[in-house]
Amino acid sequence: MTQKDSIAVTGEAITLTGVSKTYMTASGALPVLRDIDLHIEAGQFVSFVGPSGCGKSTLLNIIAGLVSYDTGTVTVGGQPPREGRDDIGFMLQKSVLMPWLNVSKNIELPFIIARRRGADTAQRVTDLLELVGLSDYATMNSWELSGGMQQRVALARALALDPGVMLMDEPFSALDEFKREHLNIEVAHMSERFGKTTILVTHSISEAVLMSDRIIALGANPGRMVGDITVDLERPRRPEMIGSDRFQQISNEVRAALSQGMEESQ
Ligand SMILES: Nc1ncnc2c1ncn2[C@@H]1O[C@H](COP(=O)(O)OP(=O)(O)OP(=O)(O)O)[C@@H](O)[C@H]1O
Repeated sequence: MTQKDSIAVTGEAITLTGVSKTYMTASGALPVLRDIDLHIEAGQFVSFVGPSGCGKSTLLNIIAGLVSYDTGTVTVGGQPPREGRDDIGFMLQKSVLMPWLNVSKNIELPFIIARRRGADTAQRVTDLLELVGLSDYATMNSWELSGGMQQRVALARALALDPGVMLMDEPFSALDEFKREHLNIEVAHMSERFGKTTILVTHSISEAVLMSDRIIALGANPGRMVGDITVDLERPRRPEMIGSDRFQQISNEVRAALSQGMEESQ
């Protein structure tokens, strides 16, 4: 039995059928996504990889309910996505913390916005601080923290309302390699422990392999799926796995799918 089987799955399934998107720009129509069919099971960890501009962020934003789409259907936990859903946590490359609030108040903010602040909120904030290793920094100003610590606060804030779905758009790409790998492993372990459905947008094939159950390779012009690769490495994931033969084989499968997609785009 894998570790994932032994925990309650709290995630929500995500389904996209025939999703296409064209942006209207000053220089005309820009088709960005074409016919995306994708089903992600509850609790699965999926990464989107692909060349710059292939539509990874657009696809993630559509699932978050932040960007509209032209054709097709999208459901998250059986319902169409919309901005502000409590069951979808979102994390970006820049943490966008409120500088006038200290660490704990930043983590408390989602409860206030969602009008869900209650008797147990203070305890929940304490637990979240512990989860992301910031118990000793609760009263510090957010602008006094290092980049890695700010992203930890952002992670705690995204988890605050206990969403079934976590959407992460290159969350640690501004950090140095060591901090990035460390946080990647922590996020992978959280996903294993809490069973949240997680989508990660990344430029890094090794980051995708290290964290995911499945990697969706996208090609550009317009963005479309060019590969769907299963990552069958055991869990919990460990940094040493990067050196294994299986890790390299899976990375090469992803590379091959991306190269094929680039050839087809030309
Ligand atoms: N709001 C918008 N209006 C018009 N065009 C947009 C908008 N957002 C994105 N685009 C364009 O759509 C295309 C896809 O952008 P998107 O950010 O989804 O790609 P990406 O794969 O995430 O790129 P990157 O890896 O560089 O972050 C790009 O050509 C981009 O310029």
